[in-house]
Amino acid sequence: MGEEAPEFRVDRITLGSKDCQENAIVVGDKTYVIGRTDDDSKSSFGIKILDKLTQTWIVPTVLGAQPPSKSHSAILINEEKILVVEKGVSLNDSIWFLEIDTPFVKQQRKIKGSEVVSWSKGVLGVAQKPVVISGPSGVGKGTLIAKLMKEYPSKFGFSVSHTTRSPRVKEIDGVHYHFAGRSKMEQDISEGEFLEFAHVHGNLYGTSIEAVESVTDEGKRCILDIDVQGARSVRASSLEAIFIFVCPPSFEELEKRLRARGTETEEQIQKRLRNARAELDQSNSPGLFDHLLVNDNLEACYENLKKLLSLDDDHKDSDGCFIEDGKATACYSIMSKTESEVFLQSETGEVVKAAANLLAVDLSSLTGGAPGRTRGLKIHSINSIDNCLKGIR
Ligand SMILES: Nc1nc2c(ncn2[C@@H]2O[C@H](COP(=O)(O)OP(=O)(O)O)[C@@H](O)[C@H]2O)c(=O)[nH]1
Ligand SMILES: Nc1ncnc2c1ncn2[C@@H]1O[C@H](COP(=O)(O)OP(=O)(O)O)[C@@H](O)[C@H]1O
Repeated sequence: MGEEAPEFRVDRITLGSKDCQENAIVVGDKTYVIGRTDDDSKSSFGIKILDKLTQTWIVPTVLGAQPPSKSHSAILINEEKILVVEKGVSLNDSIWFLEIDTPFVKQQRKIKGSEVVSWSKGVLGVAQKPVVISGPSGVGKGTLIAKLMKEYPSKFGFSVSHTTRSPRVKEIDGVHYHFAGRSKMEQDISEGEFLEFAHVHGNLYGTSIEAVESVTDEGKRCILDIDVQGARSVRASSLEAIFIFVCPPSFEELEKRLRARGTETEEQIQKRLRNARAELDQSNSPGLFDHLLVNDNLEACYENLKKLLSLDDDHKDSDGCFIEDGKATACYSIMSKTESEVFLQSETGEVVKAAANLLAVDLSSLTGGAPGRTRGLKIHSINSIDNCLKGIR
C-alpha cells in the first residue's frame, strides 16, 4: 500500500514580516490559520487558508471590523464560524466570531469571486429589534420619527444614512444624513461596510452597518428611515427588524404635503410623485411590511405608531446572565466546549482560584452576525471546575 501522504502540520508560519502567533482550525478540507502579526508598533490579524486538497495557501478577503488582536484563543463552533476569544481586553470586547461560511460570507464570496471571511463582534444580551419605516416622499416619515425621538430620547436612536443628495436647509451633516460623495460611498459599499443601499429619486442612499450597530450598542432601539428597496434588502439580511410602511390618506394629500414642504424643485416633485405610485404598489408585497400605518391625522397616526412599537416590543429584559463587570480587562482562554457552550478559564488565577474564574459562554440564542454584530451572547461564571470539564469528558 502506498505511503500515506504526511499529515500536514501547521507549526509556525510567517504571515507578515515577522513570525506570528497562530491558531490552526481544521474545517473539512481546509485549515484556517488565524495569525497575529506584530509588525512594528501595530498588531493585526492575518488570516490564511490551507486547501489541503490542492496544498495551496489562500489569503481571503477579510471583511468587518477586526478584533484588537493582542493575543487570542480560537475554537470551531460549527461549519460556519470560529469563536475567537481576545485576551487583555474587557470581557465585553473579547468575544469575536470569524465567519467562514455563513450566508453573508457565501454572498460576498459570490460577489467578489474569491475566498472571503468576515469578523463579527460578539455582544452580550439581546438587542431590541430595529424599526424600519418606509413610505413615499412627503408622507410624514421624518415628522413621525422626530416626534418619537423627542418623546423617547433614551429609548430610540436614529440610523443616520449616507446619501449623495444635497442637504436641505436646516439639515445637519452627521445628524440627518452623512452627506457623501458618490465614489467614496461606492468604495465603502464594495468593502462590505453597508447593510443596504439603493438608488432613490436619482440619488444614492445607504445604511452603513455602523449606523445601526452604534445605536444598538447604546442600548437604544434603532429607527431606520429607508425606501422600499432598502426594506427589501434589510428583510433579506441577518438583521431582524419590524417593518412599517406609512401611507398617505390620498395621493392628492401626499402631493399637497410634498409641495407645502417646499424642499424640492418642480422636476424633483414630479419624479418623487412618480416613484410614490410605485412605492405604494409595493407596500402590500407579501412578507415585506409587518404594518401599514395611514398618516391622516398626525397625532392619531403617532399614537398608532407608539402602539405598534410597544405591541411589537419583544424585548425581554436580559435574564441577569452576565458576570459582575464586563468592562474590566480580562485574560481568558478557551478550555472546552459542548453543543451550545464554550468554557473559558482565566489565565490570571491559579488552578484552585481558577475555579472561580471559569466562565461559560452560552451560544444557544445568538442572533444577527456579519455584516453586523453577533448578539444574544450570555456569559456566566461557573462555581466548579467539574461543571466546566463536562464538556471534555
Ligand atoms: N434604501 C435606503 N433608502 C433611504 C436611506 N435613507 C433615506 N432613504 C429613503 O430615500 C428616500 C428619499 O429620502 P429624502 O431625500 O430624505 O426624502 P424624503 O423621503 O422626502 O424625506 C426616502 O424614501 C427615504 O426613506 C437609506 O439609507 N437607504
Ligand atoms: N399627518 C399630517 N398631516 C399634514 N401634514 C403632515 C402630516 N405629517 C407630515 N406632514 C407634513 O408633510 C410634510 C412632509 O413630511 P415629512 O416628515 O418631511 O415626510 P417624509 O419624511 O416622509 O418625506 C412636512 O411638511 C410635514 O410637516
